[in-house]
Amino acid sequence: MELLVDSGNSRLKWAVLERGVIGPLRSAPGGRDLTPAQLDRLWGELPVPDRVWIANVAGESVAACLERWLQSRWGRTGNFVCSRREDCGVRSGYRDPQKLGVDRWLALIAARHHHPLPACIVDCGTALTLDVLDSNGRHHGGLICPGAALMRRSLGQGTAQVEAEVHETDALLGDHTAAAVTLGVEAALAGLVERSLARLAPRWPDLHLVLTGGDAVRLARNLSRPAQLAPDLVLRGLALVSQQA
Ligand SMILES: Nc1ncnc2c1ncn2[C@@H]1O[C@H](COP(=O)(O)OP(=O)(O)O)[C@@H](O)[C@H]1O
Ligand SMILES: CC(C)(COP(=O)(O)O)[C@@H](O)C(=O)NCCC(=O)O
Ligand SMILES: [K+]
Repeated sequence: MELLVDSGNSRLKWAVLERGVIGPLRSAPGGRDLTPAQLDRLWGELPVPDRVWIANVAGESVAACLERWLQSRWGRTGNFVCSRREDCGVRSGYRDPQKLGVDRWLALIAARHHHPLPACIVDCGTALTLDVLDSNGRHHGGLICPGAALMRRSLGQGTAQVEAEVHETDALLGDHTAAAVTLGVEAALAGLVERSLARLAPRWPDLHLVLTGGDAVRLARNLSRPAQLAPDLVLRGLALVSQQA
């Protein structure tokens, strides 16, 4: 059995990989506050995996926490995957391929194998990222902006009177602060995706839209075009990299 781990800036996601089959996606708060005690609670009951594959974008201290926990509890060394210039049929569009977030890189690899191309892959997590992968597996770069929770938090921090609470509503306009902020953030993210697709359309008229990340379902509801939801896209990319190793 192998353990696949997607360590994002807000949440830890994982799944078991057994004989090429990925188990259910699990997730828990984690991100940059991850502690060994938390890992004990989340993973303490798992059978010891043969190998652990990790996509970490949450920084060095989280990597060190994972490394120490895996070594002390399971006697395992984590395989921390890095973004590369070319792998599993995907070629990076970054001028410095190692600088592309490894979660984005693995999502591209998974899209190459599991989704129709060309594709526009949107990961709606702490940050929202949008990447384009053409029908030959060539990545053409992407966009990054704050995700929903981060936008709300930054409004809360940068103003005296705007709280960061979510208030979901079907209304066109908000009649109180929380609704106004929720609608504003949803409009910003949906608008970014729709404007990007409109600008990309002359070059790629038939881009398949693939959504992943904790806020993907909410984003899909706000878009005026169909999208495929792929909650475990990053873990699927990790599985492909592990199978090739
Ligand atoms: N059960 C949940 N608890 C908290 N946040 C959630 C949950 N489900 C979805 N979310 C949303 O998902 C976002 C995190 O998405 P995720 O893709 O896990 O981010 P990251 O990979 O950056 O850690 C949160 O900011 C929140 O808005
Ligand atoms: C853009 C990201 C912060 C997204 O991380 P997430 O929201 O999934 O936690 C991450 O992919 C990252 O740190 N990337 C490095 C910079 C880049 O991709 O250009
Ligand atoms: K992510």
